[in-house]
Amino acid sequence: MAVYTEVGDTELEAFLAEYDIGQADSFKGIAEGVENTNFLLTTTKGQYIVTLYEKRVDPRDLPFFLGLMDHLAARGITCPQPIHGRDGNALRTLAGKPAAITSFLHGMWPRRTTVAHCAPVGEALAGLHLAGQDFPLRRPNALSVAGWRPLWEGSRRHIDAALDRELGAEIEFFEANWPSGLPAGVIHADLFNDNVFFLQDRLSGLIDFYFACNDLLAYDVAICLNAWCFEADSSFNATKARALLQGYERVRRLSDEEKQALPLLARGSALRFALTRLYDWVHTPPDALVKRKDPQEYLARLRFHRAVSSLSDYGL
Ligand SMILES: Nc1ncnc2c1ncn2[C@@H]1O[C@H](COP(=O)(O)OP(=O)(O)OP(=O)(O)O)[C@@H](O)[C@H]1O
Ligand SMILES: N[C@@H](CCO)C(=O)O
Repeated sequence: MAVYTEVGDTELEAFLAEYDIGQADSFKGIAEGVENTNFLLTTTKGQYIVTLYEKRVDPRDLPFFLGLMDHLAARGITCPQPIHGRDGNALRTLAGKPAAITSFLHGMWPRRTTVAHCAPVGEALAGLHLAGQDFPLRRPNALSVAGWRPLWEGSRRHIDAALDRELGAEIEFFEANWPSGLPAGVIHADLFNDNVFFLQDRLSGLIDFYFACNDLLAYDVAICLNAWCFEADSSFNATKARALLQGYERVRRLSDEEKQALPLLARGSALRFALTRLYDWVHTPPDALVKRKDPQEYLARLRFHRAVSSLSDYGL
């Protein structure tokens, strides 16, 4: 359940008066998602998503996120397109929160991921990387290596000694060994199954650009390997990985250096999601409205990647 902020009729009316999108027919809170408050708005002209940015989003980053969606949509990527008001602005305030309206995308995110999803996801990711190349704004990745130690420090007193040692050693390793010199650009950084819509078998859109940033392109591929290519029992599915990488390479070739770096990047990405999940787990009361995500899933992925030494260990 993620409607953190209620919107009154009068304030909604005043907000919509800034746009040329017709009169509201209905305005319904969307239960899914944990970061922001989303509403489905139906007007006399169509359907839209109204997002109120909650405390985890830094308002200073919003021009980057909204500008990026504008940029990608203009280059043919099916992503939410910010709706600009009569004054040209896409960002304004609603119920005291920064807020924007974006276009509505049709489709459903796959609850169970299969091999058939993986090639389209790889293609879409590579398409996004190419389309982002001339995006002029920059946003460093706040959740890259330098962001990991503070998450660990903030969780340490809640975890057992063995896990504490393991995480500390991983962070130390990555602080000394993070690759440099690989191709970089705009990455989505959170392209999990709940952020990719499909209509039947066809990928119909990408959402949730609120972790997007500038970082290594292959790191985004590694994030997808983790998010799409493991089974519920934490086993790695090389067929899914092959499909995802082949899909990606149909649109953008990975260099040999990028391929060689994938196991390390996948291990780093697993650590990133293990740490954010762990931090949220220990800082969110069990009875909170939002469902906490299990850090163990990502610790298992981390251990898998730590044990492989080359791409061939993935069966690739
Ligand atoms: N442009 C869109 N078109 C259609 N549905 C959307 C759109 N944007 C968001 N949604 C709906 O709202 C839900 C939550 O969106 P989103 O994942 O962006 O929220 P969030 O709070 O930022 O979540 P997360 O926890 O994944 O970071 C989605 O699962 C989808 O159902
Ligand atoms: N995709 C992240 C949540 C942030 O959107 C996770 O599964 O941990």
